[in-house]
Amino acid sequence: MQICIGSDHRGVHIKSRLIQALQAKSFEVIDEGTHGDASVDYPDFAEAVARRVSEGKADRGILICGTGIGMAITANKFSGVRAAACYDEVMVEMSRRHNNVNILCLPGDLIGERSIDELVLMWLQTEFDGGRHADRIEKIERIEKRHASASPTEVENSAATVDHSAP
Ligand SMILES: O=C(CO)[C@H](O)[C@H](O)[C@H](O)COP(=O)(O)O
Repeated sequence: MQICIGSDHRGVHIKSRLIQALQAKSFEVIDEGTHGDASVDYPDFAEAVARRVSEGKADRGILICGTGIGMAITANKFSGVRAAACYDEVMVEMSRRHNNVNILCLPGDLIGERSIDELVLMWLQTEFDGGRHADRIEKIERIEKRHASASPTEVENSAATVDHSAP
């Protein structure tokens, strides 16, 4: 499994440690930066990681900033990306089992380095449940396609015609 990882300045030290921990477990890791303590903008690093995952150039992505929120907002702009900010074991487990999350966004300010290592390994080792959850993700993908190039009017009209009872 190839993992692409990025952070802003608030997650750079955790990223360094996490890369070492993942490589020690034989994961292939691509480091998209940042690489120093200088203040940077999280959208730039979320874009680099999300583009790789969206284009199939990495199997999973990990993004670390102060809260994980802005990284998730940015990463979810990319087709095929399902990014979530997760803060504890329950969120990490369910992000994989029910949402098939492929980019994990972590709060460098809110949880310690050791906890993040454990959360990331849990995330990497938890399978997607599929079934009804796959049906729901297919709905998300259909919404994504409908909204990809539609004009606001077209979007409004398409929403009005969608049969929500359809599987
Ligand atoms: O809120 C954030 C985006 O999700 C992150 O916590 C950023 O790391 C934070 O906004 C950076 O703030 P700073 O005051 O420029 O360090």
